[in-house]
Amino acid sequence: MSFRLQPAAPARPNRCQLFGPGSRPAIFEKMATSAADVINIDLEDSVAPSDKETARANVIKAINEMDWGTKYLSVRINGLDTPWWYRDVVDLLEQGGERLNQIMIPKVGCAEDVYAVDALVTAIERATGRKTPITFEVIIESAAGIAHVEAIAASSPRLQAMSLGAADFAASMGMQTTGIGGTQANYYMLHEGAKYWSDPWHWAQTAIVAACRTHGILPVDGPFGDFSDDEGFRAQALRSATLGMVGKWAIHPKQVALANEVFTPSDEAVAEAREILAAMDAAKARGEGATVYKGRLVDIASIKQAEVIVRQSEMIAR
Ligand SMILES: CC(=O)SCCNC(=O)CCNC(=O)[C@H](O)C(C)(C)COP(=O)(O)OP(=O)(O)OC[C@H]1O[C@@H](n2cnc3c(N)ncnc32)[C@H](O)[C@@H]1OP(=O)(O)O
Ligand SMILES: O=CC(=O)O
Ligand SMILES: [Mg+2]
Repeated sequence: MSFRLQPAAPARPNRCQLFGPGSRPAIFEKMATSAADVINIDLEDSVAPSDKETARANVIKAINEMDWGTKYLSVRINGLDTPWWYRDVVDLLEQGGERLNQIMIPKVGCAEDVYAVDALVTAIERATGRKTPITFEVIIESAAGIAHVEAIAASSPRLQAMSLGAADFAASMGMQTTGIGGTQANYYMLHEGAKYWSDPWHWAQTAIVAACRTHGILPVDGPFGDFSDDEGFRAQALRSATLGMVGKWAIHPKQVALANEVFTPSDEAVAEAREILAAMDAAKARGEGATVYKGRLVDIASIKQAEVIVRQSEMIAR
């Protein structure tokens, strides 16, 4: 470990972030009673320009009047290149009250984007006497965003989560696809006549995970557009979980259970992690730093690996 210790990410479950357009208040109740850990009501790309003001008013009313239970409640504001974002922030902070936990900032391209929103939010919080600081999540979904990902991760103490937005990311990178996440048919290696598919999101995901883990932020996988393809969603989510991401968006309610399933460590995985910890306790008592568990090496690094799984499961059970 470096002399500078790796900070822990916020200890709250973030297995599934359920999205819904702010212009569709009829689904808010269904979002609130879903099994998602985080609710993202959207003012950005799922809301038509002509509906922006109405959607903002719907969302503020719903924050104040609906029972959101224990959900971590987040609203995605419009991008900093639009005329809507400042009014989103001002109205949400002045009229949304303490129940709103988080603002999601889309299309962040540099640390200064976060700084700008932070400055505005801070002024409003001081003026209104808000008790609990609003937190931020950002979406990395552009070439600039991924190029500056580490500086963005370090940009504000309000920052708690960072997602990969596969749709805008693909567009910004000039990728030849209209699919939102998942396997891309043309991204394969050819060996002796057989095709081996590779993962075009892998690099961006690992860059996000590394930046997030360096700065104590939750790394999250974004949308999977084909909500008819459960197995495709599961495969994408399993890859993300294996890389260190803590959760995934649901853009349809049927994806919530899939995300929760993948990002909740299984009973078998938790039992094995606990057995590894016990094996290492026994090894330590014998004065050994390494031992054998089920025919394979486990050592002091294995304790940290096992603790990741045990900590996740304990946090979710809380
Ligand atoms: C690239 C990005 O930026 S992704 C993030 C932004 N995008 C979004 O927020 C889109 C979120 N999703 C949606 O708007 C919708 O799910 C759509 C448009 C994809 C599909 O909507 P529908 O055609 O109504 O879907 P469908 O008919 O399958 O809905 C089934 C049920 O789930 C409800 N439902 C649909 N979407 C949602 C949702 N996001 N949250 C909660 N409930 C929902 C419907 O009201 C319906 O309820 P009912 O059975 O009681 O009538
Ligand atoms: O906002 C999300 C995306 O995929 O774009
Ligand atoms: Mg986007």
